[in-house]
Amino acid sequence: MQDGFTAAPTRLSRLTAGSVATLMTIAAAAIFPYASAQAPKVPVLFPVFATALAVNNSIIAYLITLQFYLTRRTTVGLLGSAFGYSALMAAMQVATSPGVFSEVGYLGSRSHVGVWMWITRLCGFPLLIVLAMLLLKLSPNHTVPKRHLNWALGGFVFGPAVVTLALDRFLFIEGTRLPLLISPSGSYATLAYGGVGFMMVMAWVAALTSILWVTRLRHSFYGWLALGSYSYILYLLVNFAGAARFTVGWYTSRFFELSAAAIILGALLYEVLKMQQRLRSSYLHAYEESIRDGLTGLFSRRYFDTALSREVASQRRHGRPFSLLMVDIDFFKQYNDRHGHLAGDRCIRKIARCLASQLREGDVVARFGGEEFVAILPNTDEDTALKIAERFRCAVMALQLARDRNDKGNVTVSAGLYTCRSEAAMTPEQMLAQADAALYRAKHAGRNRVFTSRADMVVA
Ligand SMILES: Nc1nc2c(ncn2[C@@H]2O[C@H](COP(=O)(O)OP(=O)(O)OP(=O)(O)O)[C@@H](O)[C@H]2O)c(=O)[nH]1
Repeated sequence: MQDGFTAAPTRLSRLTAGSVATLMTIAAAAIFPYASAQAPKVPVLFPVFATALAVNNSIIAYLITLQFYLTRRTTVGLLGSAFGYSALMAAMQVATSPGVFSEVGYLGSRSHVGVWMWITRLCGFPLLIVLAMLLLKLSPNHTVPKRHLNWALGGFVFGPAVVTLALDRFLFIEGTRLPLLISPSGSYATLAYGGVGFMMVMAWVAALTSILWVTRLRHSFYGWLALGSYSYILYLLVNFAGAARFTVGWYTSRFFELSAAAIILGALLYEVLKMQQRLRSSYLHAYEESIRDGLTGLFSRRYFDTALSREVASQRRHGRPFSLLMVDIDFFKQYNDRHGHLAGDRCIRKIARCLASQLREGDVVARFGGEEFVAILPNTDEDTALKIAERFRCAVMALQLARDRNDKGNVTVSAGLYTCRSEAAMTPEQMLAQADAALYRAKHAGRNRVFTSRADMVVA
């Protein structure tokens, strides 16, 4: 079965992704001339954006890691790590944002430590995607062996946590010695034109290129991942065009980053929904197959056994009678010998259809095996069951299925009936044996007749 990462994109998803990419490009181009215009200063948006991103990316990481657990595909595990890393770094950014835990940031770090965390997040994230794509290119079907699954899962979940902690620890200790990339006034000039900004954009260009090159967008999830990477590029460009914090560019760029995360999360949730639908329909298909007889489409013997036990239990509770009808085609061996096995199959199908058509909707009609059928007639006393069985016997004769090539006699059926009344204390097997014994007597009495389990009642 296809998982969310191997399903081909639909026309609708291609169209949607194309339209979103076009709209985002138009929006970014429209904002560019006004990007550096100053907007009202709302510092609280720092931690708000970072929190939204951390939550969103955590959910994405969780969903992708679940996929890894199901498929054991290493690329998927690595992608889960990429999103996990981004989520954790964003969470650390929230913690270090001035005004959240302390005036100057978490553990007394300066605000430019937060900037370096932002940079390491935005460079590490796409590089992990590139790594996943390279792995996909080199070994498309690489999976983790089952016995190592838990270890690999631990690695993909805790690996990003260890890297994040190590990086943050390094930044807290050494961060103040790193160059100041955003000036205390909030200007992005050093960052945008000093090479680091270019490197950040290039990291996302590399991620986007690797996705396009390796997957050629043949799988729907990778299409959305490519779109997400594209919005990261727009995010950085609009951000740098803003030239400083709290400009129009700065604010709108945040929405591009959140859009990237929302697009990927939306795509994943959609894939989960599609997978659920596929699972449901294959479950229903498998269930139908398991309860139906392949040749006739009637219920299978196994389903019949369960239905009979249920009917017996219901009869004991409510005291309403039900009848069991057992049917066998007469001289079917002759029919097979004269017409061939395939014609025999067709004959079995016709009689099965005839039997089903003579019964009511709530009746359970099953193929008992070979040329034998069985039916449960709920809420049916012996007289009614006899009438139904007789009607069916006549209907089979009316089909006029010639038993041999010389037209000497038509196919007929014999039937045995057992009616379970309130005083009966038999097991389902004993009830079946009663119906079978009645059928046996019908055969012995010359066939083409209906016998009940009470020897005195015969219809022919
Ligand atoms: N074509 C076809 N034949 C089947 C199928 N299942 C069982 N049979 C045949 O049904 C025939 C049953 O033969 P018997 O058990 O001797 O019974 P009969 O010839 O119907 O004779 P009576 O039941 O005594 O009237 C055998 O030849 C089986 O091979 C099936 O699925 N398709």
